[in-house]
Amino acid sequence: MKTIIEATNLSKHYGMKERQLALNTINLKIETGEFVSVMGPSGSGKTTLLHHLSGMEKIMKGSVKINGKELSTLSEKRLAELRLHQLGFVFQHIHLLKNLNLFDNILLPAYLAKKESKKQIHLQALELMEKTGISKLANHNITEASGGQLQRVAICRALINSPTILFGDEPTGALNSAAAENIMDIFTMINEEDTTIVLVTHDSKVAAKTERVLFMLDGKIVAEKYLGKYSRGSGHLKEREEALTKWLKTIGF
Ligand SMILES: Nc1ncnc2c1ncn2[C@@H]1O[C@H](COP(=O)(O)OP(=O)(O)OP(=O)(O)O)[C@@H](O)[C@H]1O
Repeated sequence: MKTIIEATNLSKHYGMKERQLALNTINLKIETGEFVSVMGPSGSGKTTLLHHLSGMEKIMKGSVKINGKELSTLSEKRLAELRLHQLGFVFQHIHLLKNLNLFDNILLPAYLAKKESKKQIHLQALELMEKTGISKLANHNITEASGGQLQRVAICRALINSPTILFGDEPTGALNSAAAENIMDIFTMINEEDTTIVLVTHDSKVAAKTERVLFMLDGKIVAEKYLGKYSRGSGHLKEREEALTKWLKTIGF
């Protein structure tokens, strides 16, 4: 296994409140192909951690390396290139462009990356839409799709440049439980294809489908639970959920 993300003594405070750390000396290694979730109470630093691991926020203290590359040494331009070519992002609130149909929304990052021919990009987008079960919606605009369908569009868009790491911040947070389950199945499938995934979630049902669960409190990772890989339809989900709930109780959550 190769380490793909490494945070060392990572700390962050907002504004002048140096004593109130949003991240407090985080040390973390994530291996290629892992599926990691981050849980913890509101304000514990989950989103801040995700933003630092994904190069979205400037590193104030400590270090983050992606594939051995120290993010703080990269210029804004190089960082933007890294995000565009190697990282994918899915958020709770889906930021799609209103004036583009769903297909064009998916294509946009590929046009920006200019890596493949137009034909290749179109084929790839169609393949992703097929895989995520939304191929019939290509010409629809964003007002003609459900929240779950739009989240699948956002996942296709995040994957169009074949990122090596996919970051999700509460990607199922605004969805009903059936749609959330469907999105988690898609994440599982993507992870089976070796994309490393890191996602923040409040939902233990979501975390139960991930391989390793980190628990944050006051800017620190205070505990972690290794659940192992989940395979769709394996029938072990109930046991995983129970094991996770029990563990969360023992750490007082
Ligand atoms: N832009 C900001 N300016 C000032 N303080 C911030 C900012 N972003 C986060 N914080 C503070 O940093 C701490 C961690 O916030 P963060 O959003 O990372 O927590 P979280 O665990 O993701 O919370 P939630 O589950 O509610 O989304 C909190 O105390 C928060 O108030």
